[in-house]
Parts: sequence; structure tokens; C-alpha cells
Amino acid sequence: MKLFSAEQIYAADKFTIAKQNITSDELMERSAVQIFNWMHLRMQGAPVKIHLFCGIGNNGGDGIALARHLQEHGYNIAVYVVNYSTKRSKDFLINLDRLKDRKIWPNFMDSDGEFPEIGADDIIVDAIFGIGLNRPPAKWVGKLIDHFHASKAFILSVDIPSGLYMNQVPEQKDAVVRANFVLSFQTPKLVFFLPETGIYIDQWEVLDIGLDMEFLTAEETDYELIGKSEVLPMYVPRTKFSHKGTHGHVLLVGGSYGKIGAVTLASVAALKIGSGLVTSYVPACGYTILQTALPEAMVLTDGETAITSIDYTIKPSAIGIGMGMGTETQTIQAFATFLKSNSLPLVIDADGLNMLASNMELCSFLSKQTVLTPHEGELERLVGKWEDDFDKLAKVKALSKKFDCIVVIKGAHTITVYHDKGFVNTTGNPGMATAGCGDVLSGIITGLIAQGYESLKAAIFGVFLHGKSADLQIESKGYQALLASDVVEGLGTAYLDLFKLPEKPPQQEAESQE
Ligand SMILES: NC(=O)C1=CN([C@@H]2O[C@H](COP(=O)(O)OP(=O)(O)OC[C@H]3O[C@@H](n4cnc5c(N)ncnc54)[C@H](OP(=O)(O)O)[C@@H]3O)[C@@H](O)[C@H]2O)[C@@H](O)CC1
Ligand SMILES: [K+]
Repeated sequence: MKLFSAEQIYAADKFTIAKQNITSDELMERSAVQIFNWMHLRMQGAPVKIHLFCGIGNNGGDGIALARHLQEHGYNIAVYVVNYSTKRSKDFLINLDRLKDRKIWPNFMDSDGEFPEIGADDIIVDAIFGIGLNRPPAKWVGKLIDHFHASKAFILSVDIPSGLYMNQVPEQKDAVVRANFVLSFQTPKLVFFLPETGIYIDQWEVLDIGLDMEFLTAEETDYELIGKSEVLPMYVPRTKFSHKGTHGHVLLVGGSYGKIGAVTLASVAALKIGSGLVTSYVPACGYTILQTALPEAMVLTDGETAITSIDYTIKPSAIGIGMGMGTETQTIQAFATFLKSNSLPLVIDADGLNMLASNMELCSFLSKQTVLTPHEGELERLVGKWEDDFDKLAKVKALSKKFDCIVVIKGAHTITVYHDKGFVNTTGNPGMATAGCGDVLSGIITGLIAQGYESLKAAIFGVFLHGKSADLQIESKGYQALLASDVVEGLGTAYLDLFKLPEKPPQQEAESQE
């Protein structure tokens, strides 16, 4: 799913109005009806108090139009206009008049007014600012937002939590609505998924307001949200006459005394994701461990407790390097020599990234589209400190372009960046914050590349499957007990889940049995 910018949404809006020959007010009405239907389906006329706080732009207009529909269906509403500016939008005014025609008089709030009482069991509809926010909200609006939070009422935000920008991190962290639920028009927003701005959203859902599909399809976006429908076309099925040689040979280089588990996890993940052969290249102290833990892998050794040279005669189809490798001087030398001569597809993780960060000149030797899989700490070593999430993305894009590499920024929503484009993952859960999960991911991505997936697809698909496996596993294990090896274990079901059809709603099932 594409993640559009505010400019693109405004353009889609304009295009749709012209093509469908409707007025902008009719589009607003569609949006309001969609929110109303969403609420009505869940509330079924419940007499809960609904406080609608509406700005004076089109987000406010949505709120005012929604108030009319709620009132017509007998809901217990109170409407407030948050009068932060005198520049009221045309469609806001049209809807305000319609409300007044029905004898509903909103409370106009400004800097010196008192805030209304809101009960903890009430509902707040937040329609103060939408995607048009372009400067920090006034102090009194920030205080009103504080008042929302203090009430403990459920907050439903229209389109985007008020106070959140589309393309930057808010200056005043307190002056942003923390929404329990966001109903986002047509498309989710990138800020829902970034660590510094995603914290303002508990849950979100997209409401289709019928913006022109042709326009939206043709529009290129900087970011894409990756779900099942995006990865399914990437999947390459196995053919009847394939054999283990068809599915590639992974070479994993890493490990040091006390950290052989990292390569072991990556190796088993590479096999589980479907690679035909796996060779683990480890220091001698890892030999027995690997052969015992993973009889399916082949093992090459070097050095006693750390890797001192990388020398082999096998012909791998993809190489993963760095897991548990350490950063001893001889290891760094071996790593540098290896990078200078390697032209095979490559995945670099953990200590490999640390060695790269402390010897940035080595980046020019990376084979094309090398995949780097840093967590935040490793990333900071690579690109330097960032000011905020947007600056981080800009720095990563610059790195990706400079060295033609793919950067997988690991996090709650892992973002895979290649040149100017970012792919935001939707699977995974907090249970994955556990030792070894990163090693598993690098094994998965290397294993997919070895099977013939292009490096970018392997990274996007691998991140998705890794998270999906963990999501399926926590259903029986819970967050705390999840181990990296459970994530490996679940990879088979993660693959199978790709082809599972959505469950039929119970009503339809009953009908089909008749
Ligand atoms: N296609 C769609 O998806 C549809 C979208 N729709 C809805 O429209 C919403 C966008 O509406 P919008 O453009 O009128 O902007 P909105 O956020 O209401 O702000 C209003 C104005 O406030 C101003 N302003 C900004 N910051 C400020 C500040 N800190 N303090 C004071 N003032 C500030 C700024 O104007 P300025 O003063 O800069 O001229 C801004 O224009 C969108 O989120 C969705 O809910 C649907 O109705 C139909 C289909
Ligand atoms: K809002």
C-alpha cells in the first residue's frame, strides 16, 4: 500500500472532484458518512457522551458534518469549535450552517474560554487539525489536548491525530493528541510507523473515501507499506523437478569464542527459509557446536577462537557475514581482504557492520546491492547521529545511494531503504526484542538471495516473513517467552500463512451451510 504525502493527497482530492464531477463538500460528506458508519456499527446507538472538537479547516469540517449524522441518529453529542484561526474553510462553513439549521449550536472555544468537563467513559472525536497542520499549535490548543489526556476518555482522531505533521516530528511533544484510534482517509500516513511519531497512535484503520484509483495507482510514492498483498507476488514457488542445487548455497561467515550461537541461528534460518545448502564458516572452537546443533549444515573453520582469514573453495550463491564475529584486529583484516575481492551478493550484519563503520572506506568495495541490517546502535555508527526520524531516513537514503546498498533499519516497523524509496514492514511484535532475532533475519535474507530472489525483494520479503513467524508464534508463547529459535521454527507456518484465505465472517458461513 502506498503511503502518500499531504501534497499527493490534496492533488488526488482535486483530481477526484474534477473527474467524478462532485463538489469538495460532497467529498467531505463521504468522509463524514464513512466515519459515522464506522462509529454507528460499533456503538449501535449507545447513549455514551460524544464530545466533538472541530477545528476551522476541512478536518474540522469533517467533524462538524459527522456531528450532524450522529445527532440525526439520536446520539448524545456536544460540539465545540476550536477557534484557532479566523481563516475558516468553505466546506467547514457549509457544514456549520447545516448544523445550525438543525438547531445545534456549537460551543466556540478560544484562548480565554474554559474547557468542558469530559468523563472517563466519554468519547472524544478529535477533528482539530488534519493533514494541513503547518506550524505548532497555539499554547491554549496544547492545553486543550492536555485536557483530553487528563480526562482518560477514549480518543478517536479524524484522519490523523491533531498536532502531528505529515512530514516532520512535532516540535512540542505534549501538543499532540494521543489517539486510541485513528480513522485515516484513503491511506495510512508514514508518521504512524516511525518511532518518534508512531507513539501517538494505538490503532488505525483506513476509510475508503473513493479518491480516484487511476490517479492513486499512477502516483509514485517515497514509501510503501508492506503487507501480505505486497509480498505475495514476490514468492517464488518450488518446481517439481528442482533439487537442492537449484535452491542456492549460502555461506555464513561469523562467530567467535562464546558467540557461535549467532552463526548457528543464522545458518538454521537460512536452511528453514529454503536455501538448498548452507556452509557455516566459523573459528575452530565452533566446529563441534555447529555440527551437533545443525547436522544439515556444512562447516568450514579458520583460527582458533576468532576468524583470521576468509578463504574457501566452495561456490556460494550468497554470503552473510558478521554475526557474532567480533572485531579483533586480525578479523578486521580478514573482513577487509574479503570485501575487496568479493563480488557475490552479500548481507552484512552485527560486527560486520561495526567493522564497516570504523573503516568506512571499505564501503566502496561492497558488491552491488549489498544488504546491511543494522539496529539503531549499529546504524548510528554507520551514518552518525540524527536529529529525528526524518533526518535518520534522509541519512540512510544518502548512504544507500552513495554505496548502492540496501539498508534494513530494524525496529518496531522495520524500514527497508533502497536509494530514495522506503518499504515499511507491518509484521512483528515486541516479543522479538530478544537475543539472536537479528541473526535469524540475516540468515533469512541471505537464504532468500541464494534462492534467486533479487536482494531488495529478499530484504523486504525476509523482513515480512521474520515478523510474521514471530506473530504466529506468540499466539502460543506470548511475548516474554519468545526465543529467536522460535522465530526460526515458525518460518514454515509463515510461508503457509501467505496462502491462507481470510476467514469468512460467521454469518456468511451459516448462510453457505443452508
Ligand atoms: N482528500 C482527502 O483526504 C480529504 C480530506 N479531508 C479533510 O481535510 C483535512 C485537511 O484539511 P485542511 O487542508 O483544511 O487542513 P486542516 O488540517 O484542517 O487545517 C486547517 C488550516 O489550519 C491552518 N493551520 C495549520 N497549522 C496551524 C496552527 N498550528 N495553528 C493555526 N492554524 C494552523 C492552515 O491554514 P493556514 O493558516 O496555514 O492558511 C490549515 O490549512 C484532512 O486531514 C481531512 O480531514 C476531507 O474533508 C475530504 C477529503
Ligand atoms: K485530527
